[in-house]
Amino acid sequence: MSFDLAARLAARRAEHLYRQRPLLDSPQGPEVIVDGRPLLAFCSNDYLGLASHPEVICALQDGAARWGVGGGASHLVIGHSTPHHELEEALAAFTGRPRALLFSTGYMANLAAVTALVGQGDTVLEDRLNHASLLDAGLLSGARFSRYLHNDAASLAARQDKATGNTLVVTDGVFSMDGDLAELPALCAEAKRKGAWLMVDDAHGFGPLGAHGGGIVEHFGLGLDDVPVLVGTLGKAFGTAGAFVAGSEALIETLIQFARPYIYTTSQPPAVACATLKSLELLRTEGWRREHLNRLIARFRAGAAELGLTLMDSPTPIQPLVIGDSARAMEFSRLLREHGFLVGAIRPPTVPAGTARLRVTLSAAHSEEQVDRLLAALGECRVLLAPEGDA
Ligand SMILES: Cc1ncc(COP(=O)(O)O)c(C=O)c1O
Repeated sequence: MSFDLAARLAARRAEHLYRQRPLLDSPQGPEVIVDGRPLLAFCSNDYLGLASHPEVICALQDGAARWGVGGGASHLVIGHSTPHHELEEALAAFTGRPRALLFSTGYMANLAAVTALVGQGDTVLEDRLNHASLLDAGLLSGARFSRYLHNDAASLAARQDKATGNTLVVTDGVFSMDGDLAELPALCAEAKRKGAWLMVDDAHGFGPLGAHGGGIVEHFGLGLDDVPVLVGTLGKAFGTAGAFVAGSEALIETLIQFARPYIYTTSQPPAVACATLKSLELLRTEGWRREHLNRLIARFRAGAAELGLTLMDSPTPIQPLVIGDSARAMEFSRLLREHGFLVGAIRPPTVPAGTARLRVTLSAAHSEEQVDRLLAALGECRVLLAPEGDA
């Protein structure tokens, strides 16, 4: 037996599923240099335009000068420093929860929360379209793992009726590849019917959603009792890196005691926490970013509908255009690039088979004129695209 990696890679290429990494040679922002070419990007998750904000950069530089570059050790040894502590307190206040706990990535926060809360004999129920890190966490936990139909409280109910032990119901807040919102009030009521806990990963909701950027729980006016486990990531609208879990005192202490992805890893650099403190301040105080973003979303949706493009039911900066076939999605993305626009083609297994799409994302850093240029390019490229079936 040997590992036939070449055959595996060739098969991926033949299925039009081979992935490549565009090389960014400029700061994040609408105008980027990628693979040596200037392009207008509509694919980053920097929804509020904070990733290259001068004040956030300054906070990072000052933080590094004061606290050094590395975290140095795990949080439980000597890697937990004052900026981490201050950021946790600020995130707890921002989410209106007793405590928050900082992680180096959202992937790790999700692994940590699920595996610390459920294990053998318990049940974890997840939306079919949840992010990979949540699905991986469910499998890793050793609990009975089942996926309910997307956003379907009745499908969740059928699974809850067969659940054993403690049950954790897990959902994305904003679905990362579709941009739609979890039906939290219905999911929450269904979870409560059986005494289950609801965990929401609001990686894409914090910042754009809610009157103050407090994400989907603020949008629906839900509290700690409705969503006991709330996850946010910091690499998207916050523009920096890392993630947090917010909840009760007991939840956070449980994670500190039992969550292996928290315990056995080096803390994030404290300077990054300094930068996030600044971006949190901007997110809270500069409401115009959210308002401008919402205007761009409405403008894009109206323009795309006029072009006859198939839009998903998304009120968020994630505005996917479903193409279906992977090869056609790739070709559309390539044509757009020739016209000077970077929009990622998302293919299976990231999305279900037959639903390859262009994942357009909007940011408060975009101007209306840039959105209009994208719409014009989408119209032109669609005409150039081979008719369905010929690709
Ligand atoms: C819904 C969701 N959760 C978690 C993550 C992982 O977060 P991070 O990039 O910080 O690991 C992502 C994307 O990266 C995501 O889209």
